[in-house]
Formats: sequence, structure tokens, C-alpha cells
Amino acid sequence: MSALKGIFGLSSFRKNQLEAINATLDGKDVFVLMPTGGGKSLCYQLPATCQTGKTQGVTFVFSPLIALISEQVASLRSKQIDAHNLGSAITSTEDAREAARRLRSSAKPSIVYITPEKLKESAQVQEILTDLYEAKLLARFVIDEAHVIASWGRDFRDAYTELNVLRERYPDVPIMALTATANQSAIQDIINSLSLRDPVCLTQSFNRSNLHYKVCDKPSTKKKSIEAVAAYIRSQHHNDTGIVYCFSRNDCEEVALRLREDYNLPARHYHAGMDPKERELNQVDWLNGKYNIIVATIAFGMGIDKPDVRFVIHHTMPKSLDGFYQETGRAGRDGEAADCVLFYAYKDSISLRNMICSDRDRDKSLPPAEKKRLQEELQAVTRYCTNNVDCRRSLVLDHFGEKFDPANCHNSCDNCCRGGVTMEKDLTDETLKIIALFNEMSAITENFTLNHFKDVYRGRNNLKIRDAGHEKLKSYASGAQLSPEMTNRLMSEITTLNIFCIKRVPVGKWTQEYVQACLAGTLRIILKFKDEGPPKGKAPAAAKGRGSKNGKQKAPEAESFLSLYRDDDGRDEISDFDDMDVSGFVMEQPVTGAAINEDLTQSLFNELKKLRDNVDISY
Ligand SMILES: Nc1ncnc2c1ncn2[C@@H]1O[C@H](COP(=O)(O)OP(=O)(O)OP(=O)(O)O)[C@@H](O)[C@H]1O
Repeated sequence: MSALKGIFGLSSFRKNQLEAINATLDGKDVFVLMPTGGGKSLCYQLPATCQTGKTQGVTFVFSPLIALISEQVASLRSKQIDAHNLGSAITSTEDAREAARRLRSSAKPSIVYITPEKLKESAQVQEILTDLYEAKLLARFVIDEAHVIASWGRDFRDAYTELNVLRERYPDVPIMALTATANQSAIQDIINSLSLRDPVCLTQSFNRSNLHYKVCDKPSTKKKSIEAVAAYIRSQHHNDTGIVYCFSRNDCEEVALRLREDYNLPARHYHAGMDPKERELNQVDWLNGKYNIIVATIAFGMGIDKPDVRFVIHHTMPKSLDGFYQETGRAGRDGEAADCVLFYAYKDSISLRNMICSDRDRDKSLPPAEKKRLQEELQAVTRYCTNNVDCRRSLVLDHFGEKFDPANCHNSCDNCCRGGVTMEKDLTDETLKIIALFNEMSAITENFTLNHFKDVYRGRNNLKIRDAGHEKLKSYASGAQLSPEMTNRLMSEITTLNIFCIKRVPVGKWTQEYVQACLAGTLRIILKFKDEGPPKGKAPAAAKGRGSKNGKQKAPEAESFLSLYRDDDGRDEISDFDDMDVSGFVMEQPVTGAAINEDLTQSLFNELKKLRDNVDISY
């Protein structure tokens, strides 16, 4: 307790911190699962300052990012804690050399940070550890961001999985593993991989009760979408600190510039492609409050610990719910209310999907299993965005295997705030009709837009339909009884399920979007809708009023989902996700409508009919 106050300047422990500290001081292995911003660092930083534990000496912390390490070391040194950075495999800084010298001297540091790669590749580090072990001067090993051990694909870090050598080579040293993102099977993988012995498992809800979630329709042009972001910030968070996440580097720069120049908002950009000095300056200026708003790619995230972030806006949807949780996890770390607003556009999910499938930006193709995993992650986040019924909190937590009672949301997400009675509708028959219509249309027309397809399905009668002779088709108007909202939700679901996909073809400055068939599924299509009643609560604006002049909530200017297809030719600005910050994806050539064998389609159809009662997938 005296260290908590005297060194860290804190008055009380948060949930599970004291238990973790006592367990490691008692020489036990510990697994800690705490939500983002929960205070994991203290669980090992405080014991590192104690010389009363069962094991004495240096605490070694394995951390994935050198930037994160530098910040932690600087923050500990500012508290007069003897912390050092032993560095990464690729850097050999003066700091790292000094750390090695100190570890060999009699004045050993309390806590040393290192990347797993450095341990794997440096004979010198291995030698130092062996010497310390023999002298009984290793207090504990700490594996921060331990979910990396259980991650695969792009997040895979060979050296993380090889941390099992710690238990093999230094069996008497207690290990603590910490993470904010792991479901039950990942937890087990971590425990097995590190050979933790009868670990004290301290897990708690992933729920961040002070974060308020909302999804808004993203306007179809960049200008309008930036206007919507600016309107939201000005009306809800004027003068507040926040982060705007964009997918591409170009977007970051443009959004920050427009916010500054057109809306007089103090914004700067941050992405991995910037000059490192300028990037660091923008980060430091934001941390110090010189600018309130940072417009960033996901390069800005893990380890960002500014307590008073009052809003996180996704100008582009994230690629996964894990990413969404991590990124929104930067908000409200002081425990005060904060808003997480995601601007969703169907076209963004199509662009991201095309990227996952694209060979661009990659030297070699991703293995099919990896591509599939990325697509599934995107499907999950797309469903989160299009679901306007279920509690957002429960949707996010369900992703981590946690059951959350929406009654405990207390109207702090947009869906819980909406009134009305939830109804479930089995739309399997409608899906069959859509597939039938698609087959009839693609037999006489090579390319058609989703907008046009919807018009035919809903039985509209315009010149374009008559010119193509689509009003004469057997399945014309087969969806006439569905509301526009249901039609949109259903079309989105069909695309999410890969029954249809959208082919985007650049035509000069524009992109044409055409519907294509991918595969016919054997699924039941059940969607929930809300029978709108009076709203149950105000739309979440958790930190609403803070700095807002009149406290009135002005809804962000947003267009409806339908408006994305208002231009009948499916025209849209060409996405400039080409400069995204993540590396690579592989493109699967979509099957064209014309290429689909009719017999095959018919048999898939029959299968769908046959199996529909056996498979029940509800969303
Ligand atoms: N007992 C406490 N009382 C008050 N504030 C605390 C306490 N413990 C930690 N904090 C503060 O909470 C913030 C988040 O802590 P920390 O960076 O350790 O989170 P984390 O769990 O590592 O989160 P993430 O996984 O998102 O990085 C920090 O600003 C820290 O100072």
C-alpha cells in the first residue's frame, strides 16, 4: 500500500490488482485478464519495486513493441523506478548496452523490458539470464500482451510462442501473463504454451461500462463523411480530447486537414508512413494537449495511455471486433464516461473485403485459411455494424465468449436506447427468391448494380428496368412486400454470408459496383427487426455536454444506408485504401454470374430448401 501511494501516487487498488501482486510476490504463476485500461501494468510494476517477495531480484517484462517499451520505461523512471530497456532484436541502443552493463554489475535494475525476439536471438541476453538465475536474482518473468502467444496469421510472432523456454531453462522463476483480449481457448493456449504451474487466474468482465457505443450511417462521399465527423465533434465534444481512426494513411492526412481547415478543429494526423520525427511530434503534442484530436491509423493504439480521451470515432469501420475493442479501449481510461462512435458504410465493408482477397501489397499470397479467418473477422464486425437491434455491449462481449445481460447496459448504446419490440423474421424464403431473381437477371444481363437489383426485387417500374426487360422476369417484384429497411438488411446479410458479392470495377474516376453470385448457402436467414416504439433513452453521448456550448445533441449528418445506392449506376469515389497501414491481402477471383452453372445453382437451391430446417443460424 505504501508503494501504491508513495511511488505510483494512487490511492486504492482496482479490481484484481492486489490479488495479482500478492500472488506473484508469493512466488506463484499468475494469469491476468483485464479489460483495456484496467490497470495491468501496476500488477507487475509494483512488485518489481518490492524486495519482500519469495523471489528477489530483477523483474523481466516481455513486451511486443519497442515504442511501448520506451514509453513504459520513461514513465517508470519519472517515478524514480530503476527501469531499463534491453531493446529489440534489431536495435542495439546505448540504452540497451547500459541495461546489459547494469545487469552484470552489482547495482542491478529493478525492472527490465525486452522484446521476445531479443531473448530468442541474443546469446548475450541468454547468458545474462542464466547468470542471474544461478545467483537467484530473477524475481519474475512477465509476459505482457500475452494473447500474441495464441494469435496466428498476421499477428503471429514466432518468438512469442518460443517463450516456453523460460520455464524450461529457469524453472524456479514465477511467471505472470497478462492480456486484455483472450477467450477461454486462448487463455488455455497461453497457460499451456508458457507451462504455467497451477496459475492463479484473475479474470474479469471485458465490459467497459464507462464507454458508450453507437453506430452511425456514414455518408456516401468523403466530404460529407468528414462533415459528419466534424458535426459530431463540435456538437458533442467541443474542446475534448479524442481519436479519429481511419483505415488509410491518405484518409488520415485528409481528414485531419479538413477538420483543421474547414471546421477549425485542432486535429493532427498519425500513421506508420510518416517521417518518424513528425509522427513523434504529433503524438507528443496530442499527449500534452497541444492538439485535442489525433486522426490515426491502427498504428496508433496499443500502449496509448492518455487518461482523458473522451471520444473514439471510427471514420472507417475496423477490420475485426478485436481491433474495435483495442481501439475503443483507448477511450475513458480515467474511468469517466466516453463515447465510441463508428461510422459505417456498406461500401467500406466491400472495400475491406476486396482487400482481404487482393494480392496487392503482398509479396506472396496468404494461405487460404488465413484469408478465411480475416474474412470471418470482417463478417463479425460487419454484423456488429448492421445490427440495429441487439445491445452493442453484448455483441462485443459475446465475441470474447462473455455472456452479458443487456439489462446491465443501462441504455448506454444506441440499440438499447431505441424503443420498440424486437421481432425475429425467418427470411429464408425471401433469400431463395432473391437467388432465383439473380439467376433470371444474370441469364439476360451481364452486369447490374445492387441498386438496380433491389429495384427489380421490390417491383419498381423505371426506364432502366423496362429497357433491360427485367419487369418481364418471373421473379420480378418477388420482394414487393418487404420494407426498404428489411430489403437492405437482407441484401447486406446475403453479401456478408458470401452468397452474393459486389464486384467493384474502376471506370475512369468512378467505380461501378455490380452484384455477383459467390455461392448459394444452406442456411436459414433469420434477422431481428425492431418494431419502432417510443425511444427508451437518449442516444448515447456519454460525455455529452462536456465542452458542448448548449449541451444539445445534434445528430451527426448521416445518410441512410439506402442512399449509398441512390446513384443508380453504383458510382462512388474510388476508395483509396491502397495505402493502408496493414500489410497485404489476397484477392479471390469472384465467380461471375454468367459463369455459374445453372444446374449447379438449381441443385444448391434444392439443397438450401432441403437443409433449411436442419441448420439454424440466427443473427
Ligand atoms: N489503482 C489504480 N487507480 C487509479 N488509476 C489506475 C490504477 N491502476 C492503473 N491506473 C491507471 O489506469 C490507466 C490504465 O492502466 P494501464 O496502462 O496499466 O492499463 P492496461 O490494463 O495495460 O490497458 P491496455 O491493455 O489498454 O493497455 C493508467 O493511466 C493508470 O495510471
